[in-house]
Amino acid sequence: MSRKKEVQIQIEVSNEEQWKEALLAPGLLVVDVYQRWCGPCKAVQNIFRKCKTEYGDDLLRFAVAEADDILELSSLKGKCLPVCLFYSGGKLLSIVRGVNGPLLQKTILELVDVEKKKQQLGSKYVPEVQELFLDDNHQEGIKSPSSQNVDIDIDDHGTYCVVIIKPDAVAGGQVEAIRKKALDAGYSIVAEEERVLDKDLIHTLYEEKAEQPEFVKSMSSGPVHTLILSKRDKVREEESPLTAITDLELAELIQPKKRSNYVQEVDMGLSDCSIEMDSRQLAFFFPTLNVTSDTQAGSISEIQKTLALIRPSLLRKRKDEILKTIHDFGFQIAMQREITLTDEQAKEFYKDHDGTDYFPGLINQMTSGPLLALALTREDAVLHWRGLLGPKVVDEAKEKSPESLRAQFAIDNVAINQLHGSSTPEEAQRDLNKFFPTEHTLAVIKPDYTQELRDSIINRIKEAGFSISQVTEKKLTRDMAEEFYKDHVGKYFYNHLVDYMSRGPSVMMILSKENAITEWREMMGPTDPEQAKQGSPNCLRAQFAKSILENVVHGSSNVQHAMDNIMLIFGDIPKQTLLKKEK
Ligand SMILES: Nc1ncnc2c1ncn2[C@@H]1O[C@H](COP(=O)(O)OP(=O)(O)OP(=O)(O)O)[C@@H](O)[C@H]1O
Repeated sequence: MSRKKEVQIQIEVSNEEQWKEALLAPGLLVVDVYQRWCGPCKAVQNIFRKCKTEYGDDLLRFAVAEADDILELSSLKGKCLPVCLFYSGGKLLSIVRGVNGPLLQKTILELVDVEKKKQQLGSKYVPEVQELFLDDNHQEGIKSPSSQNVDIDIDDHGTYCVVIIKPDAVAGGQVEAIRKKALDAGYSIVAEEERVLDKDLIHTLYEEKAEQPEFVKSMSSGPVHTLILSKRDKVREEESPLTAITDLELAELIQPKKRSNYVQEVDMGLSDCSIEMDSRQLAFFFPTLNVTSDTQAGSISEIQKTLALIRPSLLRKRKDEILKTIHDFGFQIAMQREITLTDEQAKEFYKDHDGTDYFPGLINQMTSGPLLALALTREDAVLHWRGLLGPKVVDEAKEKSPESLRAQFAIDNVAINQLHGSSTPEEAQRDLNKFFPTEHTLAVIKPDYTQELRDSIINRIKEAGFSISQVTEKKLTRDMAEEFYKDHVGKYFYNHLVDYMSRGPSVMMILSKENAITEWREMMGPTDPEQAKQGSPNCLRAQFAKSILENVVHGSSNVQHAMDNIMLIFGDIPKQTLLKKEK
């Protein structure tokens, strides 16, 4: 059976030589910059193909380039994907982030027009197109037309403005007019997208207004269209036409009388950003746009934890890729656990979806093998992760948000999306408790400790967020010490170990926290203090242990070990007692 072969529309650029060659060829060059983990964007290719057919000629060329391969593109690594760059005569003229068909087509059309005029009028034609550059933070700057060598630094002087066009205005066909007004006013559109907000998200994004049913109803009645606009203060200093425009004036331009009915403008002044909502909205609508912490006033961004689930099919097929992607987007994995859910557990987790047509398929997916539960942390983790996931329905994700993770990591012939994320911080807490329930471990401060050392270790334990559910000071008998370290019977240090552990009182504690066993072992550090000093100088053994034998602290190695030794020291204590904290 022969498959129809599609004509290759983009040239592949994979080294500096090819890059220079592509830049210097005549006409407009549109480059789709991608990263290895996701590959070139298929949706963008389709748009390019359409443009080539409609207005393409020799003046329109397309290329794909991997951000890692070309120095000039390296600032795009791990950032907004896909990104399309538009070059003519080696100069960067425009940037479009995300798959935005209408904007890509419009930009191509406008710039092909410029190329045609250049060809017809030769040197008589002076195009009104500004040259841009990419700085280290993946922001474009405008090269001053009068002095091509002066770079304007957006980090020091730039301003973002997030414009959210509400559903009724989107439905009323206002988007194009608003975009045009913003562009005419001298703003550049850094990113834009359209998506439907569900009620949970409206609550998280607009806490204070979420109590108004009318507001929630209007915001969820259709897609909202969001734009991030940027401009530069230096341009203002140079008294260019942008001088007089403030964000408020922009809002007036956009919708002079009734603007609050249509748009909500949010000032993202990088130097004096003070509205918490800004970072939350930005995190959700543009999760891949990296407004770095020094540009996005650090104090407003809250470090949060959220639950991510990688469903079994994806985990089996592309575990490394999805973990790398999560890391590339700036998340830390605070805890992780592979678990195979029973039918009952999966149904309990998704009980709110019981009765829907997709429920049986969802439960089937969730129980088809081990899944990976992750506790992800970063600023505004809940909204960032949800923003990256994209639409819940895979077909919709592929069609409307092909760069979203649910589209990128969809599994062939599986209708259920492969990634879960909590919707709100409260739900994240509940979800995390389910997958990472409180664990108990036995911690021991071994004999010969001073009062000062004891207090300092207990302070460190509390600072790390453990609850000390039980504590006692006790001298182990020889028999108990032998039982405690029975796994080491026969080893050359066994007798010394038993002598050491039974020669004076130890502090015995039950520590409780999610992931307590692993986290306490991390705090203790490697068994041998010399090794600890090399690899983890802040751990307790690096700082306080005398030798590999007299290494200050003990911690259970696993759940069974913890249960056995808790029983040995504290007897059969009821579970509720474990949750009592030491005052
Ligand atoms: N090579 C060694 N020489 C001397 N003592 C050792 C040696 N290896 C282990 N020990 C002692 O035996 C204890 C138990 O060893 P194990 O291998 O279980 O290390 P651990 O799990 O890091 O420590 P612990 O069980 O005390 O938390 C160590 O804490 C240390 O006191």
